[in-house]
Amino acid sequence: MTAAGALDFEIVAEQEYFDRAAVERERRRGVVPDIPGVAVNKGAAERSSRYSRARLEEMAEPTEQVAFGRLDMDEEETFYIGHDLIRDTGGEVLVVSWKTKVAAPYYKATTAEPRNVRRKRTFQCDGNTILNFSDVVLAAISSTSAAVDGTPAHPDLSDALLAELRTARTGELRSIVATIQAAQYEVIEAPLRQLSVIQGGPGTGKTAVALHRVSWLLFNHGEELKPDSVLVVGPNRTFVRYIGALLPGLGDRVAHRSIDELRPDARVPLRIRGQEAEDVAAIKGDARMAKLLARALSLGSKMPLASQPWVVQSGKETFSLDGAEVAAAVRRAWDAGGTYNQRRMRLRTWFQSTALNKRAAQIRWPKPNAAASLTDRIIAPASPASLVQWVLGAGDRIEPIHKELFTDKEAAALYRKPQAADKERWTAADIPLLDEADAIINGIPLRYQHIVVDEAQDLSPMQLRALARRSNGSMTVVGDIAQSTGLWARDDWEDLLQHLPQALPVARYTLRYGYRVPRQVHELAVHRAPEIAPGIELPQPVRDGDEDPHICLVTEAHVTGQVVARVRRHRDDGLSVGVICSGSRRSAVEAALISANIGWSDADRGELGLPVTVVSPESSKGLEFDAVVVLDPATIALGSERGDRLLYIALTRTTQRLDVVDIEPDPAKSPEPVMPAVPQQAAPRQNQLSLPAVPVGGSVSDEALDLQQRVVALITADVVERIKATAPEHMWPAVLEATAAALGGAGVTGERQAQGMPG
Ligand SMILES: Nc1ncnc2c1ncn2[C@@H]1O[C@H](COP(=O)(O)OP(=O)(O)OP(=O)(O)O)[C@@H](O)[C@H]1O
Repeated sequence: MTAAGALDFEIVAEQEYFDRAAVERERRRGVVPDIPGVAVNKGAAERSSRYSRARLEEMAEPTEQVAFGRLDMDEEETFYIGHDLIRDTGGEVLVVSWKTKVAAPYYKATTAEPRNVRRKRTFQCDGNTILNFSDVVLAAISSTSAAVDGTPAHPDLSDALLAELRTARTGELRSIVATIQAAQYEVIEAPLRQLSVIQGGPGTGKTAVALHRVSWLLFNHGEELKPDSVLVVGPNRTFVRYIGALLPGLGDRVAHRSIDELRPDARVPLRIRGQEAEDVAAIKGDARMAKLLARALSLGSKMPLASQPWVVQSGKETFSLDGAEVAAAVRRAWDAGGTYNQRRMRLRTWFQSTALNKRAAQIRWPKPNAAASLTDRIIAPASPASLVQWVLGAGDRIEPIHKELFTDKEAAALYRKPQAADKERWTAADIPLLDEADAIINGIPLRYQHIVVDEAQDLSPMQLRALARRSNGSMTVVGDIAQSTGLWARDDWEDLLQHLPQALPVARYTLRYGYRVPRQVHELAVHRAPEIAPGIELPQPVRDGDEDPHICLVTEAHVTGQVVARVRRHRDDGLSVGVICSGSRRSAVEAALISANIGWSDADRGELGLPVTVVSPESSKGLEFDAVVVLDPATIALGSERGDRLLYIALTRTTQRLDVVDIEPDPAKSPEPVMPAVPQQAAPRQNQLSLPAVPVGGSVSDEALDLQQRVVALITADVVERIKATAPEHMWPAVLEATAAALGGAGVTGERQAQGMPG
């Protein structure tokens, strides 16, 4: 038999096995119980059908491949590795789950350390149809391989991995179970009871690894870890959306939150309305704010004096109570510790029982039902919102605390006049303060047995405290110091770890290989590495790209035309495209895309999913696209203190193609170039893509009319989509009306066109 014939023969044999496993998997679907009819009561029936539904949802689709790998061990044992366990009717295991210990050698075995694996086979499938497979014969290689040198296993650049890395991105992070690398698996299976810190450059798989770790931990520590005791936290809604489908896809439903969602439940919903100046946001994020809030709730001036009677009015009567007795009771209630409300309850209980005792002994004392109001006079009721409002607006009244914690300038900057509860202009920087206040007043129950926090490098001390108080110390903290930007940009992990729980040991891991970014793009992105993060190890790209990055130097007049041209090329090739630009360029880019009839998702508003996404460098963190167009790198790099890092982030969002649209420097200013001198392709001077001029008045050409109609159609579709996405259906007509009025008020008038909207 020829080699090709032998291969075909083997594929046929493997396919038979896959088909058999698929049949057995489907048979299980049939036996997932649907018991409502036999349940003892309605509650039990609902619970059991919820359970059955969840089980069915977790099961792979009938067409999904049953296994992605196979291990042939030295002892002649063979294991097929897939997402889930599959048994036949006799109980024989046909496929083991990737999360089991049996599957571990599939990831951990390397040529240097084969772990009894003779051969590792990786299948390439279309659904459950095997197209091909590739084998690594580990034992044979290891006998001739070099000694272990202590460096992490180099990625196994199998066809399956390379194919996976080339797959088009869809706006959702994908499962990597079939191609997890040895160094990544080490992090995935790290002990539960520790604080794991995962450092790694862009695209090293930190996020993917952290999420697969959740799935692995739930499977292997099921006794102590339930899905609702695990929390995954990301920096913003867009990121949470980006990673949101991966865990359910792996079969685990755990809570995902953006860091801003760690906040108290409030009677009056907390609406973020205000923008915070940077200097104020920096103070509000500082750990000193925790002290300020706690001290502001100290006993204060309402403590009765021990040296004189405490005279109180209760009902129509006046009572003169023993000041020393009351003061001692207050002190006892307070010093016993706990939350602010627990201390209040202790005092209230004392007033109640004292009233009963005193009145039984014929001593004049307010009735037991006055206990609540007597307590309130000494330890006033407080809510998180009222405490934060008070602290920000108290001014001179808390001067001694301010003096101890802040400079005069800082104390003055913090001041904000309190508003009615529903009018308060809360800012994002207030959220951790409200959460801290909630913890002080009500206490926050320890909810989570494990917390994963991604892009942790940027969190403020107050945000880290919000995580810490929800954690028992078991955490996976993920980030990259070289991508640390914003008000809390850091140069090492210590600065961050000091705000996290110290209950468990800290274990550090570094992921060294870059899977996302092709080598040529990586080389461009790291050209200012020493300034970006001295001392931080940069990732090593595992593969070459098909094309070099394209740096295009244009004059100001041709910027948007060039962006549109690049976007159109990638989009027309079926790629997802990210356009990354700073705020000052944003409206021009959006106008140009409208003119070119190109719709886009606005990732800064939590949108993802359309082929084209426009995003600021800050919000692009963690995201990836098949092709990226970075506009005006100088403005990104020079626009803020850590601009170099922002540019590094922007340049490393691509899996395939990168275009940098750079602007010819104004000779009068001649700033230092931020891009290296790599071959540049100048844009044509004659910009064929320049937009047709929009007529200001007079006759309207056919071309302009066409443009006008396209712009109207695009804006209308966008408005309709946004209204549908944000308002409940019964409000659509009213919102549409108000939007039209607002457009009129903004000097834009025109006829209303509603696509699929009522009214
Ligand atoms: N072992 C692997 N097999 C297949 N794909 C992988 C593997 N590891 C990482 N990837 C892919 O590489 C890309 C980058 O992964 P991920 O987003 O987790 O990196 P990251 O380190 O979090 O990057 P960033 O710092 O930019 O947020 C993703 O598309 C991911 O699916």
